[in-house]
Amino acid sequence: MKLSRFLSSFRFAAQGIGTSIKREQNMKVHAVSAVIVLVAAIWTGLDRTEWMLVIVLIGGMLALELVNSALERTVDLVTRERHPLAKQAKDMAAGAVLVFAVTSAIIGLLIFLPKWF
Ligand SMILES: Nc1ncnc2c1ncn2[C@@H]1O[C@H](COP(=O)(O)OP(=O)(O)OP(=O)(O)O)[C@@H](O)[C@H]1O
Repeated sequence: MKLSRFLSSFRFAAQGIGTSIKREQNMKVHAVSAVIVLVAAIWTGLDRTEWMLVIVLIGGMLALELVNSALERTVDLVTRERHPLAKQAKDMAAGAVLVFAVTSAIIGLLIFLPKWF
């Protein structure tokens, strides 16, 4: 693969992240939450394993939200009509985000609560 092509793929990926943050309310919420969790982690003081967990969960959450946004756009591109399969596709992707968010919140509480109380 040519270097310029390789670098372009990073630029396009950065554009995708930028568009998502600009246009998706949920992505803004996730990005702000990520900053708050990182500040709390620095303030609390985590060990190496806890940091790895926090970073994996934040990265996974943001990546999943990006995939959800991409899927929503793909569905809208395929049809602007109301269709049960379009609803199922969007709702399942949203469900995936919810599952990961709840999982992350539970692990976050398991990491932070014993250090605070
Ligand atoms: N093309 C579609 N056909 C059937 N249901 C849909 C379709 N698009 C979205 N939905 C469903 O409508 C509900 C609301 O979705 P959402 O909040 O994304 O708004 P939307 O209908 O896509 O409008 P907008 O695109 O303006 O945000 C969700 O359950 C979603 O799955």
